[in-house]
Amino acid sequence: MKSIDLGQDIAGLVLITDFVTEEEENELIHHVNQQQWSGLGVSPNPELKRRTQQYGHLFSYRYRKVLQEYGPLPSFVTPIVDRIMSNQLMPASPNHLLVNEYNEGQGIMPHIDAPALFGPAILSLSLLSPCIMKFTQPETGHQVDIVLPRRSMVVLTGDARYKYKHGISKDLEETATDGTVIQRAQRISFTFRQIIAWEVPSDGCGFLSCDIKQWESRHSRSRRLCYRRRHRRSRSKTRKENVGHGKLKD
Ligand SMILES: O=C(O)CCC(=O)C(=O)O
Ligand SMILES: [Fe+2]
Repeated sequence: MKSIDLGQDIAGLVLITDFVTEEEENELIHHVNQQQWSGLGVSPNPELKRRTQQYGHLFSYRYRKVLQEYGPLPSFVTPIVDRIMSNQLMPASPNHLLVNEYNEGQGIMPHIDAPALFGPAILSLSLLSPCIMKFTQPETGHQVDIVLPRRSMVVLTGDARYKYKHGISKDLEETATDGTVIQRAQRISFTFRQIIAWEVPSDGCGFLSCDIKQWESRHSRSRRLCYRRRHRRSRSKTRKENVGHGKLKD
């Protein structure tokens, strides 16, 4: 395990290589493969364009809120959670684990994990294959590409958590800043978060992934109206219509 402080690139960004062993990686993959996946038309998040699993709590991408508490995180991640806490990577134990699967051609749009719902540290463990996580600062356009090696843990706090969007491209091949070429293959990530609220307060911006500017302007009149309009629109559709005809989300 080696901790690399990437604070020179983005304040609050840390990468820890070899966070898990190959044996642990196999175990983690084995366990999730025994469980039900959601996404690609399957509830509880059918609109997602990739397969996911959630533990601890159920977050709904459609409603942009937490719908259910499942209970504690499963025992197969206990050693990982203990390592997170003994290295003081999170202020409180994670109560949400999101497993994302990315096959070739799948990625995730640039976003900021909802500041109102998730705590100040977002941790993501990369399994099976590496990828580039692209960080972009919407106001300045500053962009940093970080290679997430297989079995590494990336830690987002501070600016990396709140001021930069993070995303993963759908490209089949990526080139790192140093020229290294990465062939994308199946990647399964474990994102550990702390849920701090089940939904955005009624005067909030209502975005799952909003940049900090949108977040800061949440009290503005236009934002409030926009939020109400969005909600009225989504309420007026039945669940069946949304699932059957709704656009699949990244
Ligand atoms: O796959 C990852 O490492 C990141 C996932 C992510 O950013 C998210 O689900 O919010
Ligand atoms: Fe994210």
